[in-house]
Amino acid sequence: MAQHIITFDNVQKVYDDTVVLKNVSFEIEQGKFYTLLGPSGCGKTTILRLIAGFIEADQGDIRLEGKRVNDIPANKRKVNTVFQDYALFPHLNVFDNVAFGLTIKKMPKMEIEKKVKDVLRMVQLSGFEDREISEMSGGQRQRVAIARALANEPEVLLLDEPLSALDLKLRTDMQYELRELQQRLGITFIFVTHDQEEALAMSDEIFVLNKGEIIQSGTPVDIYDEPINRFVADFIGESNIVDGLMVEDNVVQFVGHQFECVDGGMRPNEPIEVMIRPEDMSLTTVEKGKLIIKVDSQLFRGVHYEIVGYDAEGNEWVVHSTRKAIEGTEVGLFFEPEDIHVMRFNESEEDFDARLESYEEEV
Ligand SMILES: Nc1ncnc2c1ncn2[C@@H]1O[C@H](COP(=O)(O)OP(=O)(O)OP(=O)(O)O)[C@@H](O)[C@H]1O
Repeated sequence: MAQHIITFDNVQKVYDDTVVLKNVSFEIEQGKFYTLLGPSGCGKTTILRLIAGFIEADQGDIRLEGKRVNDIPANKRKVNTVFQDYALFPHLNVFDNVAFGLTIKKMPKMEIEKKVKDVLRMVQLSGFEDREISEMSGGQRQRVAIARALANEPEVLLLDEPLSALDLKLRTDMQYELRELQQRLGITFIFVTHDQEEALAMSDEIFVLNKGEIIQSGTPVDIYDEPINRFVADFIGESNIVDGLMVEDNVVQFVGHQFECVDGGMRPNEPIEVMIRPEDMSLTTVEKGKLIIKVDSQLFRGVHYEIVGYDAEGNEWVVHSTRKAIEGTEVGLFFEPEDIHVMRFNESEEDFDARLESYEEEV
């Protein structure tokens, strides 16, 4: 079995009587791009700080390459952090910023020069050695910060919202660059963001957090297609969510109608929530529609129209369509059985995975 580079086993962190991480457990494999995603204050930075060794866990075990490191100081861990503000020294040039840690470690001068040259090449900043930090753009500063971290040859690079200060265009460019860099170097990246699009675009694995707990973990596609509850569905992408009943396996009822679906493994007539993504529905005539809505408003979004309407029960539906609709008229909505996602109330990730596995074996 491949060894995990980082393991958290029931880790808890308390600040001033408030539990900010509740028994968090996860495993990180070497060489992958992980993202901690969640709203402000959910505990993302706290997890990074615990991995880096800047703070101590109140309970639980933290392991790096199988070895318990709870009591190992930050400078003895093969982990480096790139902070949101990059924490560069404004009075030093690019070379001295990147060389900083190596100088402190008293590495011989020739070796430092070679190392700095190597890491600047990796982040495509060769020739910028003598530039002052104040003369660098936001994206370039970020690359200097990454180069400085890489100079220490970390096995894990922790990145705490490193793109949040950049404008949208540069941010998108840097997303590609960071992903490409991670794949080229094969180092484990743990990236913190509250931006779901960024997480979906960059990660091999995403951990979705809320209130100090990991709510769901998986690949971007898994999490987008099979959110385990309303929180994840709402946080990752846009979604329409209505109450319903799981009549029996493959039959769900909502808005007064029964529909074929692909879910199962629940109690007959169990109350559930139903989620359908706006882009999975298309507009059709009232006669052909599986649901009927009255169009309330529409916005042109460039690639599609965003149409908002209400069904007979007053539920709001958002639909992305390349066709226009007419406000005030009734239209039909069409969707396939696999576009209906059924979510149980209060289902844990473990129970969700176990149910999916046993149900898929049955069918
Ligand atoms: N040193 C501290 N003392 C007291 N409370 C703290 C301290 N550091 C963090 N917290 C609290 O712990 C919780 C988690 O904080 P954390 O910084 O991990 O959140 P986050 O998910 O990274 O948020 P953001 O996206 O806003 O950076 C928050 O409620 C925060 O107020």
